[in-house]
Amino acid sequence: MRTDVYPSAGRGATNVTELHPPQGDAARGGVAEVDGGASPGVPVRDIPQATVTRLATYLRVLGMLADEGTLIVSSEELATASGVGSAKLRKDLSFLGPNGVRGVGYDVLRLQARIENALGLDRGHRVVLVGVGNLGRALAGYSGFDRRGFTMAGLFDADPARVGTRVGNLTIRHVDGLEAAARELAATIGVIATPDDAAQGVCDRLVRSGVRSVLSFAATPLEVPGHVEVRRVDLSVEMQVLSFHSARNDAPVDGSRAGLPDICQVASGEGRRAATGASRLTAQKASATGFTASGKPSPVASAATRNGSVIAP
Ligand SMILES: NC(=O)c1ccc[n+]([C@@H]2O[C@H](COP(=O)([O-])OP(=O)(O)OC[C@H]3O[C@@H](n4cnc5c(N)ncnc54)[C@H](O)[C@@H]3O)[C@@H](O)[C@H]2O)c1
Repeated sequence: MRTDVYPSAGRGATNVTELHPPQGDAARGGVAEVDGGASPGVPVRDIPQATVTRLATYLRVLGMLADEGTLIVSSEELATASGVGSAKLRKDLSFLGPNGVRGVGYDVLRLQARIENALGLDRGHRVVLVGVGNLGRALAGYSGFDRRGFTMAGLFDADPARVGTRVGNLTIRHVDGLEAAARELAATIGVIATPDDAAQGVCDRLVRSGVRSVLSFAATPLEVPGHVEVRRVDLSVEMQVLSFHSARNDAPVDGSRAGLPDICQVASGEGRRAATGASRLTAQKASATGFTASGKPSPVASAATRNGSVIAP
């Protein structure tokens, strides 16, 4: 842990956000004000981080429903498709102020707008990406970010052979110009896709440029000052989680599920399989118990699919 760079930050070296509680503003929810949609003037409320994560999941499901042309969704349907219980969903959505109509459901587009507003997505984000190798190139070329309000604004690399080449409509710039360029591009998010040993240096540059949100794919923990949020994506950890759940699902079910740690907690649901039609209903039934008729953990209700993350034991 480096104590020299950000001595007043008062935070540890680890920012593995999928596994550990995040620090800084995001730890308190990071959503300052909710006033969009149907209920202007909803008082400022702190939203717990776990709720923020689930709001992102609801948003994703709502996007799918909107694409299908669904206008109204019940809390049960939305909860099931998101892989959470409907009571939790209602509690989460209550942070946004009054929502939905009892016995009718939620207006899909309106709820989408409310969540986007709460997550600050309606303002849009400009992203700079550093390290345009295998992963960085794939990220830079992904069109899905744009649809969700994230504009890839600048690409940076240290390799002279890459600098000056194009990915999509962006030309890769040298990382030495990152501070000035990120400021000029009004970047709000920095993505690090460099090798581990370069990640902290790149992160420092991003911080100096005024970027307050960093997403890192490098495995190393990053030191940042208190006003900067870091989320680290570690795909091998996600695979370890899958491995855990695969072992869990393979284990004999004897009622007590002896020998299996009962440590799973919901952090961010996926549950996409349940988003439409009959599978939604099947999933809904399964989610009531957490187990399917055959006694296996429900693919929707099990923590494995509700999660996307496990809070470590
Ligand atoms: N490729 C994957 O599937 C994958 C999966 C998970 C995590 N990761 C992680 O993502 C990171 C990138 O992986 P990769 O496979 O794309 O590596 P890569 O070697 O293909 O690309 C890394 C890029 O970073 C650039 N770079 C190195 N030092 C730099 C610096 N100081 N400033 C700016 N750019 C710099 C390199 O020139 C290169 O273009 C690694 O930390 C890796 O562990 C990769």
